Amino acid sequence: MAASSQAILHGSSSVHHTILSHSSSPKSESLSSFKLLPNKLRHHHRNTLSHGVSRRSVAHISAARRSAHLELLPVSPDDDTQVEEQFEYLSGTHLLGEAANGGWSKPIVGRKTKIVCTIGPSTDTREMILKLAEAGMNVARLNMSHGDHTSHKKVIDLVKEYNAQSKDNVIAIMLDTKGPEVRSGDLPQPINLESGQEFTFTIKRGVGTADCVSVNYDDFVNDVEDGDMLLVDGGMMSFLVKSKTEDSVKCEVVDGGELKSRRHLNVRGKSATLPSITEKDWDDIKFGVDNGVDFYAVSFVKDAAVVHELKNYLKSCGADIHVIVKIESADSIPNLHSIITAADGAMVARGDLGAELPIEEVPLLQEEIIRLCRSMGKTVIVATNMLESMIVHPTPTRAEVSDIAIAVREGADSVMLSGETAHGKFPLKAVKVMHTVSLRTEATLVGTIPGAQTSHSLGRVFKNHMSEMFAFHATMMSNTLGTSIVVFTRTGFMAILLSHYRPSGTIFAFTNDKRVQQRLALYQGVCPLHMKFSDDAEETFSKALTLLQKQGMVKEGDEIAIVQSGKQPIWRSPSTHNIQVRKV
Ligand SMILES: Nc1ncnc2c1ncn2[C@@H]1O[C@H](COP(=O)(O)OP(=O)(O)OP(=O)(O)O)[C@@H](O)[C@H]1O
Ligand SMILES: CC(=O)C(=O)O
Repeated sequence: MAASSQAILHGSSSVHHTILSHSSSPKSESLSSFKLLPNKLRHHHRNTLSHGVSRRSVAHISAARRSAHLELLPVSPDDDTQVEEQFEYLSGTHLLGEAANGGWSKPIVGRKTKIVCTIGPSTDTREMILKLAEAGMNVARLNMSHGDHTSHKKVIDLVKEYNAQSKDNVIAIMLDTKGPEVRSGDLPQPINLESGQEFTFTIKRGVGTADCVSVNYDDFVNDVEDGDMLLVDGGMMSFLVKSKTEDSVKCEVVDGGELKSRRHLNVRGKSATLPSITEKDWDDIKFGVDNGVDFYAVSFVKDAAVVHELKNYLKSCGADIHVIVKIESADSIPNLHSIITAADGAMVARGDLGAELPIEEVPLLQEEIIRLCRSMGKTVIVATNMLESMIVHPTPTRAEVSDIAIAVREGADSVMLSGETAHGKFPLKAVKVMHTVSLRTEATLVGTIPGAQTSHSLGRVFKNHMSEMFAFHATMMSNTLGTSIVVFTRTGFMAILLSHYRPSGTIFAFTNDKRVQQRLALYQGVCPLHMKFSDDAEETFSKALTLLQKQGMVKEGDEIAIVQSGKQPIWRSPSTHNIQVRKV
């Protein structure tokens, strides 16, 4: 494989400056023309169209041009053609979907937004894990509110088996804690409750009659007050608290329905006074350590202290597991900044969030949590009800499709399926819909994702100025040239940093650590690959490019940007950072 160096940007932290050197090849012209981006791109766009060059360039350039239009006023008579060009963009929708992502047929490579699938009775077999992975699952979520250690261990082993045999794909494992959930008790059979009738919740154990049921939490009576609204299953039924005794809460049914066993209860506007990590959760966390999961999704986090407590525990047992905080508790909202700062990422857990807080707050909080995570360099997942109707129907509602598109446009790293894949009738179709909608939406966003960090924040987010500068400039360079990025990482740090800047091309992250490879599956735009690093940089680069070519991820003649930066130097001195552009 021929590899010719086109341009090298390198910086040295010891001299605190960067040098941009470029040859007189046509590519270096693009490098020196950032200021002229809109006109240059329009010119390039026309040439590209008239010469029939790759669809990928068309999508990349027209999307970049649209973003440039947002920032700059029209400057020349050429702008008269805007309407026509907008039409061209709309009529080429199928090209954009394919093209912005390099035209690969494999969903796992082309799409940037990652898909988290909850595994349950519909999907907990070898065959279904394989099919979900092929349809586009990036992360398998285990919900510890259901199942037991034996059933979850079986899923973990199946995912590990898939990872061991797959050459170009990897699935991360996320253990979602049950947390201090308040649930109603068992009932011999579901009961029908009519609006206006009386119904009682009691802390006495084992009650399940037509007008009274147990609650699994002793302080329930102390936590609720007259006038509180109780929600079952996030609002499917609701009850107004009328009065209470020392062990029971008497309610009037506001919205009736069928009450089944072990239903989730929330008090509108209030979080339970239980600790975020319960005894059962600690037991499940230990199970996660023993079985090498990649992420914990911690339910009902209310403050940063609990995140520090968990992180200290993980450190004490030498476990390299990242912590995603679930934002779903009313009490977490005033502490959002400190909670997210302490964690590795956040999940917008819209189910409980929309029960503890008024439902109209959910979209606003979703946008705010994504914005906050993006500004802090943390990964962010949007969860719950994304394709809810597909639990029973083979096609989604239009509103559900828009919901996925909105999450992608807002800049989420991942979107999540819950009941759709856990116990739904159409788990594979749901993943395919999520894949297609994400891919299509991303094609309109190349280079324009809200919250994509600019040079102004360099060094503030990851507190590593030189690495951030190289991630930022590698993004600029690869966006301008329309290339993918190749990065070599032992810890995942540089791949996460690149993901933060949301480059248009795929980030091919090579790591020699399988755990790091698995973890990177959650990050937007990152295609994680495992490879043994040799002592010789050239040999490793060449091996990496050969592997990409063999997997059909790049082809001969493509250019790629190789970034060498980050916390742990590989084949460079700590004071030297590089970006190289090479032709495959
Ligand atoms: N490991 C599992 N074993 C059995 N059933 C599961 C499992 N995981 C999920 N489910 C089923 O899929 C449904 C949706 O999964 P999800 O993760 O959304 O649960 P949830 O948010 O806790 O919902 P709920 O409050 O209804 O339990 C669950 O209610 C449960 O019926
Ligand atoms: C995912 C979850 O726990 C919720 O939406 O409440």
